[in-house]
Amino acid sequence: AGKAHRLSAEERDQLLPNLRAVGWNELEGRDAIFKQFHFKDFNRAFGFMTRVALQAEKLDHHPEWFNVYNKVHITLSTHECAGLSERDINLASFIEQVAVSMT
Ligand SMILES: C[C@H](O)[C@H](O)[C@H]1CNC2=NC(N)=NC(=O)C2=N1
Repeated sequence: AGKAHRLSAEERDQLLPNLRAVGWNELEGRDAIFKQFHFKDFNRAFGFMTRVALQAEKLDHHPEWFNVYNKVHITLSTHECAGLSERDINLASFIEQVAVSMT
């Protein structure tokens, strides 16, 4: 993988609308994206987290997340470029696929 770069305004205009449409939003005060997930129960939430964790390890790109029972809050950002990169977009897209299959 090459070096991550912060997405330009043009790249954001191109890449973010799809994610925004399914509930991802840019944080204020930090260059990152955030979404809250709700599942039926803890078992679904943790199953979701397990699948995301395995992919995150494979991609060497990891979520910041918080779980209580059936809720999972996720923040994605790239340390290497101190902001939002294509890696976050790719991980968010994978997370969406998993979430759909767990709902
Ligand atoms: C050393 C290791 O490759 C890096 O720390 C990776 C690991 N996981 C990561 N995860 C995220 N979200 N951002 C990073 O910049 C990052 N960097």
